[in-house]
Amino acid sequence: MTNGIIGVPHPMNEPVKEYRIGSTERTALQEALKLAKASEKELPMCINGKAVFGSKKIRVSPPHEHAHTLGYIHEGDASHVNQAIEAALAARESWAAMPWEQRASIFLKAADLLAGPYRATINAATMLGQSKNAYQAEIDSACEFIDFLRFNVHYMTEIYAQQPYSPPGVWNRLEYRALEGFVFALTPFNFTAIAGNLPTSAALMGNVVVWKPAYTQAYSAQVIMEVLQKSGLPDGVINLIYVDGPEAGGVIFKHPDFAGIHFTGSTSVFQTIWQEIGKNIGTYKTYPRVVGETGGKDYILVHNTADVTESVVAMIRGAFEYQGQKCSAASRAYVPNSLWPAIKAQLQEELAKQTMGSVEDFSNLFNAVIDAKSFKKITTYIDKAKADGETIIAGGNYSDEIGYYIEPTVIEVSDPKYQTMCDELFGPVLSVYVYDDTKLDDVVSLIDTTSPYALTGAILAKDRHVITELTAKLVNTAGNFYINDKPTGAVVGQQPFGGARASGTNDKAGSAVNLMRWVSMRTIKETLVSPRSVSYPFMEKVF
Ligand SMILES: NC(=O)C1=CN([C@@H]2O[C@H](COP(=O)(O)OP(=O)(O)OC[C@H]3O[C@@H](n4cnc5c(N)ncnc54)[C@H](O)[C@@H]3O)[C@@H](O)[C@H]2O)C=CC1
Ligand SMILES: N[C@@H](CCC(=O)O)C(=O)O
Repeated sequence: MTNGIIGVPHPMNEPVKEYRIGSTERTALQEALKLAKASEKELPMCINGKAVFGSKKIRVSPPHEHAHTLGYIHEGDASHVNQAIEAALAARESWAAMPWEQRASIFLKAADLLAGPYRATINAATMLGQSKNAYQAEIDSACEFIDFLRFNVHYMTEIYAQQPYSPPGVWNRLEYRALEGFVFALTPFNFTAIAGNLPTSAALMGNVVVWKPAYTQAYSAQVIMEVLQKSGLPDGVINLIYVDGPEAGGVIFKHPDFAGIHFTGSTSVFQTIWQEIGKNIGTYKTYPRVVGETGGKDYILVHNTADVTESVVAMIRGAFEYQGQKCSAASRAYVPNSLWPAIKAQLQEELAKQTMGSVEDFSNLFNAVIDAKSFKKITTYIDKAKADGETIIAGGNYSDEIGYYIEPTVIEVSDPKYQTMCDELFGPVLSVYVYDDTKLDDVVSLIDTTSPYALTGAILAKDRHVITELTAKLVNTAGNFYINDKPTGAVVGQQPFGGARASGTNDKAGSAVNLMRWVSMRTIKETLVSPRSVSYPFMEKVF
């Protein structure tokens, strides 16, 4: 029971630490890296709050250093999926009935643990397990995750405050109930924050969750689970499983209590899942919520009024930070003929200055790609581009001897519809098409029609008429559109993130819109003085 209309702390974005030489945060992070590397960790599932060890062990090593063992995932099977669902459903009633401020407090505490005592631990885990440099880990596993937790609590109260009009004699109320069943959170490797947000956003709204992270994110997923438990999350509310995807799906999508999926990953898997849900639609007690953020073929359009240096920085940071493994990463650029010689020279010069290597050497901007499958896919495209006679103007080399290293690669393509301009590669490859300055309209239509995706896009220009025109003409090409900036690095509370077309359902992570998908409203009308007569005034008889 809550005797009070309670407010919540006003959310502010978690400040990004700089990790300069000699700073306390740098020392703490270096110590956390050393500590993490000093022992091998067991990475069990967590069902009903207990560690559960499956029958198979899978070795986890840093993508940039195969020789080192970080730990072992304990993989389960369909029986563990069933256990997780049962645990979730058993926890449902008391969790959904818990006063919202008690639920909120758990996630606010998690945010504070991440901001303080767990910051170095989760950043180190993300650096080692997912091959992120210190800055990329800081903006993800610390700041973005903390922001998701704090802002979602705030958005939850905004939703709860939306109440209907009540005329005299009636009191109308809206109750934002949790969904009737469990939510499945299927999370990606590339952002620890997303792995944390997909289960917690649904749980915050009173839902119980079965969470299956990508195995390539298991090392930091363990820290997320530990933080949530330390924050007082009741057993069974979020159940972490490591089970093969289709095997887990085989149980989950046939379960009558399946109430929704919160997904980030590839377009093809999302479409398969949606079809599976469609096939089983008669099975479920309630229509499941389907929320997914999927692929992208994000673009940068440089206009001939743009600044050369600003364009080069946007291209390098936008395409190559975290090795291009952000669904927001630029992977195709359109550069005007007149600026290309200057931009090309500066791109080559800047990239030559940057180094690639282990995350433990803080001077490296670039690290390794996530796994062997990804390495193979990206390098096959690079080899094909070379064989097809496309011009590699930077990078193009790779080696998987020590880790999955691929140089940031810029391909100048002759055909704007060349394969690497169309397909999502999810790696450090930027394809550039040089266009005739006088053919801007053709480029706009190319951007619009080259890929089925519409996630992020950026334009660089100084002319306000051009900016106005491009903003209007490119309206359906991106859910996150940037002017004079790179297309990555959306900040919770500032640039709600998500795309349309084949890029997802655009339910903007870290927004009230997203949280609305995890509630089922109940309207309550209470009549204060109930009528006592069946007849209406119009029936009055004239004598
Ligand atoms: N939008 C984004 O942020 C991301 C996009 N991707 C894209 O996905 C590609 C592959 O990366 P993955 O991590 O393997 O993503 P994926 O989309 O192939 O797999 C995502 C998850 O779905 C599971 N899964 C697959 N089939 C399933 C089914 N039938 N039922 C239930 N679960 C199922 C997998 O086990 C995995 O945990 C990348 O190359 C990239 O294109 C990957 C990560 C993030
Ligand atoms: N929010 C991230 C991208 C998220 C993703 O890759 O899924 C960004 O804007 O960079």
